[in-house]
Amino acid sequence: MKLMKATLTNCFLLKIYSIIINYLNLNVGVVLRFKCTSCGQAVSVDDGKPGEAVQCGSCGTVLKVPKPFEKGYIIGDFCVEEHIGSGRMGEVYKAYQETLVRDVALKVLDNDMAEHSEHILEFFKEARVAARLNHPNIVQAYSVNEEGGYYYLVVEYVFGQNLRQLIDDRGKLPVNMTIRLLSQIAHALDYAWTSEGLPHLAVKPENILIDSKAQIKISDIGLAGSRSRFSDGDYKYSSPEQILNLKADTRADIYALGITAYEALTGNVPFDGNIKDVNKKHLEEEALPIKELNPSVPKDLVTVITKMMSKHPDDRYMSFGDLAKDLRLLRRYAGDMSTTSSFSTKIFKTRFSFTEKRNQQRKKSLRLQAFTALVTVMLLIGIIVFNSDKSVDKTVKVDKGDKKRLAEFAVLSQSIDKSVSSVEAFTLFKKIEAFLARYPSSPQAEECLEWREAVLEILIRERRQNEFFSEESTLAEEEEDDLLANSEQGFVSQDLGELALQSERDSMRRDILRFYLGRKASTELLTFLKNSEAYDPIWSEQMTNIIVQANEVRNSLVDEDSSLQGLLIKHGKDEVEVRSIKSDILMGVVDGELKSLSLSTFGLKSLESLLAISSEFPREGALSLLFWYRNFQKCKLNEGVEMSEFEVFLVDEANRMAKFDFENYLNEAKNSWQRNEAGSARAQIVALKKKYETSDLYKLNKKRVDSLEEKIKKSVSRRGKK
Ligand SMILES: Nc1ncnc2c1ncn2[C@@H]1O[C@H](COP(=O)(O)OP(=O)(O)OP(=O)(O)O)[C@@H](O)[C@H]1O
Repeated sequence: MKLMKATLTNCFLLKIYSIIINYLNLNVGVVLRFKCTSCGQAVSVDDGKPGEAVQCGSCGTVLKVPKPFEKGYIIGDFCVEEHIGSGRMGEVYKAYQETLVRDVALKVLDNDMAEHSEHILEFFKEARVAARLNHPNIVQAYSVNEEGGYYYLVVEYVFGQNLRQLIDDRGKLPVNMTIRLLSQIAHALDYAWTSEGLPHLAVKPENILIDSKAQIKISDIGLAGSRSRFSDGDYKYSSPEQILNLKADTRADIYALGITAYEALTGNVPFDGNIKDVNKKHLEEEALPIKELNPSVPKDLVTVITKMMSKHPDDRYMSFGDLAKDLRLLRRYAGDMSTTSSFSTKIFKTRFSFTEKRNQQRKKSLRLQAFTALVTVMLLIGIIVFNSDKSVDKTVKVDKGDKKRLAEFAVLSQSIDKSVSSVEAFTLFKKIEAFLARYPSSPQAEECLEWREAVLEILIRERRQNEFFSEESTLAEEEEDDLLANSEQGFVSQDLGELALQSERDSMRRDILRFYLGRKASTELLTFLKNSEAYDPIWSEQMTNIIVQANEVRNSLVDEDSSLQGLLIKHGKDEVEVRSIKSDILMGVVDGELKSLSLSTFGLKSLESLLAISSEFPREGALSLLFWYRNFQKCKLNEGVEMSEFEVFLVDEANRMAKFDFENYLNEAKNSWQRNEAGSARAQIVALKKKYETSDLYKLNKKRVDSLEEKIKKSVSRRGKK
């Protein structure tokens, strides 16, 4: 009885939902639309039958009415271009959204699924939650709708291939590529879990997409419920707790990603066979050691993957955040990732379990602070006693340098566990750096390195840098809209031009340019500068020289990174384009004067590892540049440049990017509202608030957010009345 009641309620809800959707969508059912193959205009036919001949109202061409989802078929705002694949939930098409001028992937639910109201309800509910996620490594969900009895989900189209295809093509993936992949997925799933409490529950190579810039994107996140209604999931990647029907959380995804990494590195899944055998193996058997199948995998990476694949969730990483931290350490400290590197071994002995140690360390830090304070007090007492009692044995006199060091360390350790804002974190970061530079081999250096890591994490992961975005927005709303309507590239160049002109130091200017040459902005920047009132011929000449040198480097690049090369060529990029993509990346680190440097100078093995660094933090691009900069510093090749000034610039850049991101949300919300998609508009506002509500950026723009929110509310209530 209860079940019947629930089903009836669901049906009723679905009915209401359909009525609303049908109301919003006037074309439902009767009108069939498609694109004229001759003039490109949309053709509408009432009760059109596939194959039937009709005339285009615009150009008069006689056309054949296409079958649903054939090329040219229009649903909602989307025109189908081609079929790209099938999944358990239905068919996937590449389509084009005319109004927003973008490619999309259209996922259409299978008829069988669409017949069950509770499936549909779940599908809508989950799609809405998924649309709230906004992360560079997650395939963005754009909208969900129904038309003519077809239920569909529209998501970002990823031009590239999935990991399954890549593994099938290449057998085993290179270590660096696998780590990059793991890092990006870990960041994405950490974000989904911490911000929405969403596990993926179907992590597998088919759901990991790699775009043409080698950026990794995970798809189908948030659709766990809908998916599990349609089938049992992919058993080769199922965690023991899923097999046992126990409650599964983010750690089940860690397991599945471990299996995926194992497969990427060895070319084989650890447990193969029929579902019954594989389930048994997941529960009882240990996988064949990775090194037996691929001896080139570094030992530390094997440790990480083995931990991910632990049978019991408690033995795995507790979160993707922890996994990401270890991967970062792995990449940063494992040097060239060689299997026997003593460097790697040494570092990992002391630092690898850092994330695990961190929690204990935090607990200890109060004790540590007390201890350090005690040391300082004792030191001071010692000094007083020493000064007042000349009979004290002079051999125990504390060295002057040591005294200073201990005092500085005490000050540092006291500020380290405070809940720091980004401004404080940044100051702290610089203090730690200064300490390390002054006392590189002191006993406290190790601790400082770990603190530096932690502070950097605050800056990067919690994006607290947004809090001190203080630039008053002087542009009127329309002007800002215009700016945003320009390409990001134009926006960046113009901004940068201004920055460069304002900058007083040549080295700063060079740095700005160096990091942006890679964005193909140099020519635009030069034009902008030449047309600018504040045109500075010396600066312009310098820049021209750098561009000339940059081109020389570009032309002399040897294409030795065959893996990246292969990947890009596979995606239809020709040799010339591949060369320019790679040199664009290189130009991010090599400035005109240092053109003979190779990547190994920066401690990076290949362009892939460079890519890994740059793509891991796309939003915090400026901060990832900081890492590159650190590599410069290590090589002592840029002594003429003042770190502090440059760091401030980088953080400013991060803030500027945050503003851009903020505006994007607002814009998306506005677009959705204009398209009458109040739900999606509201979701953008909710996401915006979640990210920025406590920031100065939000306070500065609150009026704009409020006014848009008000408009959205009004349109919802207006619709409700109708
Ligand atoms: N956003 C996208 N951009 C480009 N291709 C995509 C996108 N989403 C899916 N695809 C491709 O479409 C195909 C089917 O994808 P879909 O997600 O429906 O199924 P699947 O991941 O293969 O299996 P499952 O249904 O078990 O998740 C895959 O080959 C996938 O690579």
